[in-house]
Amino acid sequence: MRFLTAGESHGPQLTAIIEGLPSEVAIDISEINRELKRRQGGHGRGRRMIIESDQVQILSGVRHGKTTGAPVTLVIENRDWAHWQDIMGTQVPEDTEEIKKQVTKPRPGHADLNGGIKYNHRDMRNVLERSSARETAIRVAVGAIAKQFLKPFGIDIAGRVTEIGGVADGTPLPDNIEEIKKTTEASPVRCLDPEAARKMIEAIDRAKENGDSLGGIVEVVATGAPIGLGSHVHYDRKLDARIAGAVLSINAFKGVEFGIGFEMAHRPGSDVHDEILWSEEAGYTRRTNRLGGFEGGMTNGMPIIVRGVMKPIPTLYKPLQSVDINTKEPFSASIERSDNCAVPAASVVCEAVVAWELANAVSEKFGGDCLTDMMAGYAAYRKRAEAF
Ligand SMILES: Cc1cc2nc3c(=O)[nH]c(=O)nc-3n(C[C@H](O)[C@H](O)[C@H](O)COP(=O)(O)O)c2cc1C
Ligand SMILES: C=C(O[C@@H]1CC(C(=O)O)=C[C@@H](OP(=O)(O)O)[C@H]1O)C(=O)O
Repeated sequence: MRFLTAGESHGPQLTAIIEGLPSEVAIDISEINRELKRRQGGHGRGRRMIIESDQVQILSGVRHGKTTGAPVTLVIENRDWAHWQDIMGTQVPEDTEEIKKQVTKPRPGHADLNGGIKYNHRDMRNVLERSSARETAIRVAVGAIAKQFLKPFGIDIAGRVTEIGGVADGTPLPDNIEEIKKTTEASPVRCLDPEAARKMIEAIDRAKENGDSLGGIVEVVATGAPIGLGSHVHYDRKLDARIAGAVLSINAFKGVEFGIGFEMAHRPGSDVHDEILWSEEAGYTRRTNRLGGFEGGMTNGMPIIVRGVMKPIPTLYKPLQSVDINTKEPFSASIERSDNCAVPAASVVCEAVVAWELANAVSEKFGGDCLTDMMAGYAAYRKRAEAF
């Protein structure tokens, strides 16, 4: 399966085309919209989120609530487009004043300068518009479809925030994924511990007062994946590597780890590897899950646990120094609006990208024309794996 996204932050809409989804997958639009709403929320979001109220339209590939096997087209309109039509139009504007409003001051921490030089855009709006994390809205819609595809295979995904600006929530992951979903939904920062949430909110507010921004860590858990998704046979089929790449593709994500992650550097092997057990009822299982569900690029039947670190939002009310590319003069301009922490929102994006990679791996393992054939292949595989 594959998908493409298109659309600018202040253009008319975001679009995705998903190709390769099997037929017969039940699609509930309200579920996609619920995910979109989750991504818009969280303490620390800026004024743009007051303007937008993301709703998906499905323009192809779904009929009477089920996929047909044809490409699925998803659209989310940008409400802010109404304010940007002149600046973002596809034709040369009649009002020449609009042409003069170019972005010539690259923002540190953004794609502006690198993209400007690479694509020869002296108006770096051409870079800014596409590099914006607005694009993650349509990826969450794609992820919501992936989650619905994974449902009949018993694969479920939840995310949480474990750290914001140095305030950590060390609550151990509950075994029950529904509990993670319920508790994080009730938290404005999507973490499990209310006391940690209070401190995170305080930290976000304090940073905002200081014109600053905060990053943090999100954790995604996926349960129900059978042993053997992904493969050891070739580097680009390793599923943990694909998931790591997907997490790093989220705007502002700079690091990724599985299971106990970087903590592995401090421990001996006997305190890292997950011993193999077997019982009549459970088949093969593990005593621990320190590797986060992967060995040899394949799932090992334990919950997948992946964490990503998000850098602090780069656009600051307390501006950083940069240079105007026309005058070469230094400047430090103040900004009009920005999120000052988007870690809670990013946890929803992280769930979505993990969901997509898992859906893709399931489709590769069990074939992909219609769900009926896939479920038959899946059942036969489970039976064989149980008897192994
Ligand atoms: C959900 C989400 C919201 C974001 N909101 C903002 C924002 O309001 N202002 C900003 O400067 N960066 C924001 N970012 C981060 C930038 O998009 C990102 O840092 C930038 O595109 C540069 O890419 P890089 O950090 O991946 O190198 C956001 C990221 C995410 C995931
Ligand atoms: C629009 C979204 O996030 C945007 C991501 C973003 C950036 O630079 O990445 C900058 C801000 O946009 P604006 O400059 O229009 O205020 C955020 O609001 C969204 O998450 O839907």
